[in-house]
Amino acid sequence: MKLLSTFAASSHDPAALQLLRDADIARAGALLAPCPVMLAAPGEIISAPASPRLVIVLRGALADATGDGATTRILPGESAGEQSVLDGEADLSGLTALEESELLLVDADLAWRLIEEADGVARNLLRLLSFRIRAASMQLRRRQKLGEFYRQLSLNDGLTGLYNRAWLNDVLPRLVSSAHATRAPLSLVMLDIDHFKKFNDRHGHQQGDSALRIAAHVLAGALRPSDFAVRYGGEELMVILPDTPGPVAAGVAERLCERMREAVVFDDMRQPLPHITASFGVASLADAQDDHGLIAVADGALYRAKEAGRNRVVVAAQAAPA
Ligand SMILES: Nc1nc2c(ncn2[C@@H]2O[C@H](COP(=O)(O)OP(=O)(O)OP(=O)(O)O)[C@@H](O)[C@H]2O)c(=O)[nH]1
Repeated sequence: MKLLSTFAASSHDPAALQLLRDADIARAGALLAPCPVMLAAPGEIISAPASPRLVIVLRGALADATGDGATTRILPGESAGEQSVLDGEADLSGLTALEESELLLVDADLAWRLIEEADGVARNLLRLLSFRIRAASMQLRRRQKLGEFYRQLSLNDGLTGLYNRAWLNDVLPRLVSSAHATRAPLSLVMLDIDHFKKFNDRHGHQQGDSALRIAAHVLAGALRPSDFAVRYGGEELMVILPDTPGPVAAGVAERLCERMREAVVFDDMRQPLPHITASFGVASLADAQDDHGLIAVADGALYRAKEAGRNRVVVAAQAAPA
């Protein structure tokens, strides 16, 4: 940056500065008179000095990068560095001249004298900081919403909208621990669409996808809000039933099996094979069993349902309590 003159020797009007709006201009002007006015070239980085200072734009524009990719423009009359003056901490903002700019530099001691001696400056500063805090918390809320959106996206299966494996790996161990800790029952139903390869071969992959979506819809529509439906992989789905003992889970699986059989896959009923069926394996958490053990037992029951002819529910024998 190149020194142009002092503020007093420049043609800039103190009344145009945001910090001095409706303030004691005479006193503020006198205090600012010896401050340097610097010329910044386009693209020039306004490096942070060792001691805090205010940077007031008199002409041109600065970009203030907050460090997370967001930038704000600082236009004539506006300033940067207020917070570092107030708390004495290093200024973390990254200021860059967007065009040739004239800047008024006010060191921290003088900024404090302005606050103390020129009526109205403290009020303007408080307004400015309140505006900045509001803008920052709005940005934070927006980012939190976006973060939540992406988090949801990463935990849900794109095709069916059910929870995915990543969700299962995160949540099931916690549900199992909590069930052990509270001695509440926890049941799990594994289900697999029958002859799905044949279905795909006959009707095409897109109809297969649509059948999977319908199967997911059947699950989502038949469960309590406290239950969870998961796409375990491929055409294999899972239902987690907290606070549900084995016999009740068996009833839920029977209901799901029936609804699956009745679900209309094609709106056009002239199409052959308009229905899908699924096989179900039901298991309930046994003492000292972990999430892998519970899944393995449900999977074993599902295998037996397939072996026994499909389109049915098999309930795993409950392990004897330890
Ligand atoms: N359309 C579609 N097909 C899928 C998807 N994921 C897995 N599949 C298909 O599901 C079929 C599963 O076939 P298999 O494991 O042989 O089982 P199956 O034909 O259902 O036979 P059983 O389970 O024994 O009744 C495969 O053809 C996979 O390609 C998917 O996202 N969309």
